[in-house]
Amino acid sequence: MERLPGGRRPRLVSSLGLGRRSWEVTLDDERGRLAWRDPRPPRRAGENCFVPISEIIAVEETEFNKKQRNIGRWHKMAKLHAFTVYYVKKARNHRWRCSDMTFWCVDEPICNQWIQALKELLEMQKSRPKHLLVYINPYGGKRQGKRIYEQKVAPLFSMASISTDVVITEHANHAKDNLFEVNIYKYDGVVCVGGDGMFSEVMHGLIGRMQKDSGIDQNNPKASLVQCNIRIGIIPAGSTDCICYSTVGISDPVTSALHIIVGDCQPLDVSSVHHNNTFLKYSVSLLGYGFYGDILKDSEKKRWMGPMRYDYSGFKTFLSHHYYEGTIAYQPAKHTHGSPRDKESCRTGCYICKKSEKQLAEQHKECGLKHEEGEEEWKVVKGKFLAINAVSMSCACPRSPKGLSPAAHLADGSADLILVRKCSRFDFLRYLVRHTNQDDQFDFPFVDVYRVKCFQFTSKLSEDNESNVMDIVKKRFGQFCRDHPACCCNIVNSTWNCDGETLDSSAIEVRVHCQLMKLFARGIEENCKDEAAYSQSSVEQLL
Ligand SMILES: CCCCCCCCCCCCC/C=C/[C@@H](O)[C@H](CO)NC(=O)CCCCCCCCCCCCCCC
Ligand SMILES: Nc1ncnc2c1ncn2[C@@H]1O[C@H](COP(=O)(O)OP(=O)(O)OP(=O)(O)O)[C@@H](O)[C@H]1O
Ligand SMILES: [Ca+2]
Repeated sequence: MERLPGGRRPRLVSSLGLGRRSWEVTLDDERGRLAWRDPRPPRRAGENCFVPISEIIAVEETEFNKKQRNIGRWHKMAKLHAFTVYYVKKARNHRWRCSDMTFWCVDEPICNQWIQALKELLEMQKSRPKHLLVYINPYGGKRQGKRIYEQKVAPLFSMASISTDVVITEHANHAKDNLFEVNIYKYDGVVCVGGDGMFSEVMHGLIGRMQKDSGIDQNNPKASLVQCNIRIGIIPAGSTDCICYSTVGISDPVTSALHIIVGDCQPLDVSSVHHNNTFLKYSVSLLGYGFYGDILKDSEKKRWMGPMRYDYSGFKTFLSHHYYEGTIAYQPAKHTHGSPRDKESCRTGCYICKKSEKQLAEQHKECGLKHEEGEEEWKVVKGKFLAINAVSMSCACPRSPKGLSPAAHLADGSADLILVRKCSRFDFLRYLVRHTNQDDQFDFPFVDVYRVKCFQFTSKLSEDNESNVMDIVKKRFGQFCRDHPACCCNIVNSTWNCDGETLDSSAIEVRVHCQLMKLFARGIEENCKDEAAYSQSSVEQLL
């Protein structure tokens, strides 16, 4: 048997047919590859093709006639035995597809040996899920969730031998409540089919359940929350699908299903939101006051419009040009070296997120010794704001491919706090346009951005209400202004948009919990043609 570099022996080497030709096929389990090359000399660099074992979806014996390709005289000479390898094919823009190739040979035991060896290797991929709990929101986005799951996702899960328990939700909070009742520990993951709102439900159900089972009081804003190790998979079928887009690089159901099948794992920061020692919500994407809060509040009344409701309410909110007065106090995130003005973005294997992971592990080792949050300095900013956006991730989505904070990290234990001060409509439009292009959206005199680990917000109105007996008059005046869209008066409060849901309080206290949960994703991969991508595109050329 031929030796591989370093004197290692491959697990299997055979001469197998693929397409019309015979190839030297190697199963190299140490390097984790299924590779094949033309055995005829000279062997030029680049002739080797391979698929990483970690990206093989399934292997099955193939009835050769069914998958017959034009293989010339071979099939006339002997009965052929074949097996098909289904694998991830990486296409452009982070899109993944399921592709397949059928290897054949005349020797049945060799064919069986290959099938068995490949199946054994797949069985050894311990991070892959075997049993999943799936929640489908039939009314999210364009109401296609059920169809998307049945037609595009379920067949892939069954090919990968993943069993599922499927719940089609009947009302809002169905999935969340259900997660407090079922035996979640028998599943390797929970999948939500829907948008950011549906993801938020599942996340609240899982995190809430973990805290309940561990006796942690979610109402305590300083509590060290218990990490949730049951991964969540998102099959995008919503209106914004920001969490899916920001963690995978595309909002595409098949791509997400394949990330689930191969057992990817991406830790994610989660911000907890409290008001007066009462837990309100968790957030992983956008906590927005002012512009994004007002859009959400208006758009809720227009749900029947589907995803278009955001453009309608966005345009209306832009014209209303309301600003809000308030105070923000924050603690800078000193533990992380990144800055919101960095040119590099968080990508697969991000070293900044890895560093935070190490710090977190060390903190856990120190038996949860509370770090000196209370002693660190608070910075205070007062002013009139058109928008206050706190994002724990970039918030990239199809409408804004780089997101609201392109250099934000998925798992560094910090959020980017973006303060857009009162400015002219024209300047605000310039700022919004930069959400959609390559220009620096923080390069404006009226925009400030800070990387923070926690912050508090109080609106001027609630500050006044606490100390001023004239609040009734102000509320009336506020009503008056709300009724006149041309007026930019700041007497009324805005609403917080928390991952697409409104919060009841304007005064909030927010804390980022580093890597509190995990997704079936790997972050956005660098765009360069990596080895695997190269090998796969070569497969087609060589066959
Ligand atoms: C001139 C073009 C400007 C285009 C600006 C596009 C900005 C898009 C930014 C999207 C940021 C999404 C952040 C993610 C939030 C999610 O947790 C949440 C739940 O799904 N989604 C929303 O709140 C849904 C938020 C949806 C926001 C849509 C905003 C549309 C704004 C339109 C402004 C029009 C001005 C035109 C003036 C002539
Ligand atoms: N069967 C149901 N009937 C009504 N509402 C539901 C049902 N199932 C889930 N929901 C609620 O619908 C809300 C919105 O769903 P989802 O997030 O899937 O779509 P979306 O709002 O169109 O997309 P996005 O959140 O990406 O903007 C969720 O907050 C969820 O609580
Ligand atoms: Ca973060």
